[in-house]
Amino acid sequence: MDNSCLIKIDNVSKVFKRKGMFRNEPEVKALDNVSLTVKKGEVLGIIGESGSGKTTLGKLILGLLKPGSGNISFADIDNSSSQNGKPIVQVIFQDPYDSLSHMMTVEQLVAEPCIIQNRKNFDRNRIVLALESVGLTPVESFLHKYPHTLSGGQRQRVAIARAMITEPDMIIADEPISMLDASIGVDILNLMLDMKERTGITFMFITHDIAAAAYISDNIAVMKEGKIVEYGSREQIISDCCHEYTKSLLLSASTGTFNNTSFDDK
Ligand SMILES: Nc1ncnc2c1ncn2[C@@H]1O[C@H](COP(=O)(O)OP(=O)(O)OP(=O)(O)O)[C@@H](O)[C@H]1O
Repeated sequence: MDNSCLIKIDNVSKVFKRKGMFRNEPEVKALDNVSLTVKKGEVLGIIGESGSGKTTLGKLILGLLKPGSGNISFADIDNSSSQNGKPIVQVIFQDPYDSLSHMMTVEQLVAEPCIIQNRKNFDRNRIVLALESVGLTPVESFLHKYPHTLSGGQRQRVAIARAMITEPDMIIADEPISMLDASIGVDILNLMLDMKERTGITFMFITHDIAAAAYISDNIAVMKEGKIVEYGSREQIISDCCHEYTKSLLLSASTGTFNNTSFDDK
């Protein structure tokens, strides 16, 4: 694996068999021979319509699913928080309201990943720093709040602080802004970009919105029916894409929210 590479996905396929009353229906090939490299420090956009296999790809990287065939390999990294010398990968989900326990305060929610992992170098100061780093300030006014008293954008910031406190090498952000108002979504994307600049963290940004992907990503993989049909730099995808599906996504994209993204070349 070359030095710039964090994760290498080689010819990975994943088939889901139908269960229960649907077992007579054909199986679903969620991923079909996918090969992809995640580079250190990049934002990699994974774009595609519903059912194209984006979340399945994320779950395979997280180890929540096993590939049916093919291989996923991880670079050796220098992260003292990693227990096996492999990258620490965290996830942020689409709906922060669902992913955060309603019974826990912000302080407890952000502390929880460290408590679960029994981290010795963990103290309250780290919670404060994590909340500051996601812009939840003054921190004292958020520590004792419960998720239902926060806005959607603030909840997503808590979810990011929860991920960041484990000092991950990579965050998989699975549709992190699709439940948010457009302007709040842009704030969250800007926060991710800021974190990338400050910490060098790698992001995989899963979305059905090519304008959002183009706003934040260094490279973009376009998925359709379990396959990567096109891959390239942000600029290549916006102004020089080849696949008809990518062209159709660009044509239907709204440019209003993402001011630095122009699709005029298409
Ligand atoms: N556990 C499962 N059992 C059976 N089929 C599944 C399972 N998980 C995903 N699938 C199917 O695999 C295909 C890919 O699903 P996946 O969730 O990866 O797509 P996606 O691109 O993330 O879609 P969305 O944007 O709607 O989340 C879909 O047809 C889905 O119904």
